[in-house]
Amino acid sequence: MSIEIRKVGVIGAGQMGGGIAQVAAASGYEVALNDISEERINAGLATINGNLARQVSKGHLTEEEKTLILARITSAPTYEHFNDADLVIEAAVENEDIKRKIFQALCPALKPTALIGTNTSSISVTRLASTTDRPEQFIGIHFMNPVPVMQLVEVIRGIATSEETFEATRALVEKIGKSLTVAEDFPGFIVNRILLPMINEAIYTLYEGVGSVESIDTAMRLGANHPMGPLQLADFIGLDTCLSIMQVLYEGLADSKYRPCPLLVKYVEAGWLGRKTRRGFYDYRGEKPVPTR
Ligand SMILES: CC(=O)CC(=O)SCCNC(=O)CCNC(=O)[C@H](O)C(C)(C)COP(=O)(O)OP(=O)(O)OC[C@H]1O[C@@H](n2cnc3c(N)ncnc32)[C@H](O)[C@@H]1OP(=O)(O)O
Ligand SMILES: NC(=O)C1=CN([C@@H]2O[C@H](COP(=O)(O)OP(=O)(O)OC[C@H]3O[C@@H](n4cnc5c(N)ncnc54)[C@H](OP(=O)(O)O)[C@@H]3O)[C@@H](O)[C@H]2O)C=CC1
Repeated sequence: MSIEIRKVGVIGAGQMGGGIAQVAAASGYEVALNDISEERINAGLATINGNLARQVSKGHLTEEEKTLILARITSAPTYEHFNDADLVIEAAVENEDIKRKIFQALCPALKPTALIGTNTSSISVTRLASTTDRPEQFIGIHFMNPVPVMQLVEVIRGIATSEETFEATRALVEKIGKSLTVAEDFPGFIVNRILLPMINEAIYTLYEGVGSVESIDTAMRLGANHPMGPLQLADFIGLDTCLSIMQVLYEGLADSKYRPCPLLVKYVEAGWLGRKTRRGFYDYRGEKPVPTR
């Protein structure tokens, strides 16, 4: 039996949740956006508005299309607003305890047929699914940042994920105009199993004094043709998220090669989380980013 998705709930209105809400609404889905406070939801909606306005100013979208897209996104301060959702995608912080609590509170508010997706970057989909009342209807739907721009969605089945859930997810990814890759449910899946150790190594390179922030980023931008240097990318992803992913790799694979760099830990402890707090490996508080080392 095929499952048709019309309304999508999104939990977490940060950079990923906001991006997912935007692309889903732009593809014709009704979207309900949740976060821990109305203030956070409104900040997410304001970012979406700004992104769409930029597309209008570049001539990629008309003012009328922008209005239609925004009208499809409603604010969902409580999970009761998800009672008619066909799929809810969780995109809250990369913290397993928080995600477990979200799923426990979410399930009673959903209709029995609703699917649950998680945008986790690294955490076991099978383990997260086991905290719900519907592991067969649970799946990893891992969008890349920035969501409106990046082509890939990594899809991860948990041990119990049904074929119907997978096919409904595939149809959604295709309708949104993205490409899908399938990863097995191991720590960090494919993208972050490869990308995050590279970023962590760049931070070790900085920590050991092999290069400055600028020289490391220039080396990888011009020497390996990466669109962003690894430290610039770490700031873009969020240093808290980078550290959480490295911890999941380190603990889940029990190999010292995944040890998070102590300098990454220090930045997170300082609350220097990258662009979202306006300070990380670069200081973004002035006119242009200035390296902090
Ligand atoms: C951690 C995880 O779990 C997984 C991950 O996501 S890892 C991170 C994966 N992402 C990356 O590696 C991103 C690497 N960086 C890049 O690809 C590029 O630097 C970039 C696409 C972000 C920006 O590209 P750029 O050429 O420097 O910038 P720019 O020309 O200003 O932007 C290109 C387009 O992207 C859009 N864009 C840029 N940043 C954006 C953002 N944050 N949100 C929405 N749109 C954005 C611009 O509006 C522009 O759109 P148009 O083509 O419609 O005009
Ligand atoms: N950043 C990236 O490049 C990528 C991240 N991801 C994954 O996406 C998820 C979100 O990351 P990202 O958007 O970057 O993070 P952000 O920090 O930008 O956003 C997370 C949002 O979730 C909110 N939040 C925290 N707890 C709850 C809760 N209980 N209920 C609802 N909302 C909550 C946060 O509020 P507050 O700030 O108040 O805590 C914040 O607004 C993570 O699992 C991450 O690993 C996946 C792909 C790429």
